[in-house]
Amino acid sequence: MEQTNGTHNSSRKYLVRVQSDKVTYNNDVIQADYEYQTTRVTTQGETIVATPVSTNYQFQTKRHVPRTGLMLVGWGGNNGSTLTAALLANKHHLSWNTKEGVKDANLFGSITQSSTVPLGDEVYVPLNSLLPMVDPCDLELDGWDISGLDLAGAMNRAKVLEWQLQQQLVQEMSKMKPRPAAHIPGFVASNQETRVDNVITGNRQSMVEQLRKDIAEFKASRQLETVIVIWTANTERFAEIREGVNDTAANLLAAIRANHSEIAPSTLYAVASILEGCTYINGSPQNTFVPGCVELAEKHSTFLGGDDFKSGQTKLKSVLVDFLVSAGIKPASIVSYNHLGNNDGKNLSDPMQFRSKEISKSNVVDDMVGSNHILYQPGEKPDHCVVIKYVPYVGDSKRAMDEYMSEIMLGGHNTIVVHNTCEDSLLAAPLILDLALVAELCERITVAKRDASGTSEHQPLRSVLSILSYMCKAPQVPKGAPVVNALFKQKACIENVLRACIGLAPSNHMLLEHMVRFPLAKDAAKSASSNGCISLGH
Ligand SMILES: NC(=O)c1ccc[n+]([C@@H]2O[C@H](COP(=O)([O-])OP(=O)(O)OC[C@H]3O[C@@H](n4cnc5c(N)ncnc54)[C@H](O)[C@@H]3O)[C@@H](O)[C@H]2O)c1
Ligand SMILES: O=P([O-])([O-])O[C@@H]1[C@@H](O)[C@H](O)[C@@H](O)[C@H](O)[C@@H]1O
Repeated sequence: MEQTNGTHNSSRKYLVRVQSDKVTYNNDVIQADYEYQTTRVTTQGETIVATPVSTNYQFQTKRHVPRTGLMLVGWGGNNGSTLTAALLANKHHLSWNTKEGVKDANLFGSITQSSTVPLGDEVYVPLNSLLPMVDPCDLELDGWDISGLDLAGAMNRAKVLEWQLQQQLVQEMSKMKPRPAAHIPGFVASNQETRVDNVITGNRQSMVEQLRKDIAEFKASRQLETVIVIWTANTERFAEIREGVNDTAANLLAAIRANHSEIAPSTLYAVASILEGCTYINGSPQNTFVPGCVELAEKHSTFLGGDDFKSGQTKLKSVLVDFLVSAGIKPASIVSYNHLGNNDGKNLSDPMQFRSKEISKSNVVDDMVGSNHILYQPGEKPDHCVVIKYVPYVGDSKRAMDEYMSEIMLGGHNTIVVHNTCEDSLLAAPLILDLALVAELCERITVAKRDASGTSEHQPLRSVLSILSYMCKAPQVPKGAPVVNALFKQKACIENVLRACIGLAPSNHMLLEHMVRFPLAKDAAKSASSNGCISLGH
């Protein structure tokens, strides 16, 4: 492993270096020749035929980590202010007293900062040691909010963080002020109107133009090389998909110029980001990415990702249902209730906004249920009920209660009941960070195809970043790609794509070397550590 200069919560950061004739590290890129192995499945009468298919790619990942800006839509919200505080607390290595003793800043809940991956020989390394990634504390932050309250006030309003921590951040965060927002009444709940005191005036076209100026000004003033825009504002109602309005890129731009009433604020931010060459990620469940928006991103070769941060109750559901179904146990009834008292909960107390969330929270089991035709007849699904209630007193401390009732052998039943309480924003903030950092890494990856005729021109990844699915309840995927919600398949996707970028085969957990009577290939290096973890000098 190479040592690099880490700037936060550890004096040193390490990077894995692969020794292989298929991987080269030059000044500009890490280049890896990679054999991608899949299986084509066809049927011949009663026979299912599986044919191994091997495709040769070449990955290149730029080694230079750019000065990166993150612009949050809804910066003054619970998630936005909490993420801002978390990054500053880590940057300044803050500690604070609580009734349970002294707490130190960390980034738990972020897979890029706090998770490890198996490298080989049962040695685990930090996920962010596989490829050069942005150091969170180097991120420049900015954003918009319909509420003009500065970030210190927003942090106080959110009531998420201990007072002793807040006090250490007030001076720096009070200087951070959200930019005037693109707001059109009728998309978020009407109960949000009391917050509105910081908006761009004018029609949809002038809003897009102002948002573009904001992005360009932020980028220039901080000497940034790339900017990523993430929506962590309130959940909007779904927009109707209308032919001639938002079905193509040209129609969408024309509809914005015509100030068409069905174009949502979130789509205005997305269009502005695309036109400024920026990645745009949707952390809420509304259908921001109308077909015209996706087409516009593809035309401009920018990235999109989303929808709806997968932070708590749904994240656990995408593990539990995967466990049950893959164990041959049949979930028959899933009831997910939660209540919370933050502003997000207030916004969701309106039926139109709740409907957006209900959809994203309900579809999360479809892939797992659809994978097992032994348990489920075609089209058969478990009963699935989602309830969200707004209870102001509990604030950001979301209380989730779930009941999973499954059919087991010989008419038996297994009922699993879960009670899950958490500060909602402390689970979502690290996801926002991971979305930004993985998306930024994707901006530096290109792929070429290798065959007998040579190596093709290198191309960026497809515009819709399905690799971000792990962080999302309702993953956006490229046209024709399957939607995967099972959490550990989603995590494996991220790990194995990063492994492919450095020429390593996917983790397969077979441990075949311990099953067969033949030793590994002669050049297998001796295990780097006896206990499975390399000490990274933290
Ligand atoms: N665990 C979580 O917190 C979690 C999980 C999944 C999804 N989400 C989603 O993330 C979003 C934010 O959650 P939160 O708890 O921070 O909510 P919040 O209400 O505290 O913050 C949202 C912010 O967006 C601002 N806003 C509303 N419309 C805007 C616009 N058009 N432009 C700019 N700003 C606007 C509001 O003033 C508010 O400050 C919500 O949509 C929520 O559903 C949150
Ligand atoms: O991620 P998750 O815990 O399943 O879902 C959460 C909901 O339960 C909660 O009511 C809502 O306010 C959050 O935005 C989040 O969507």
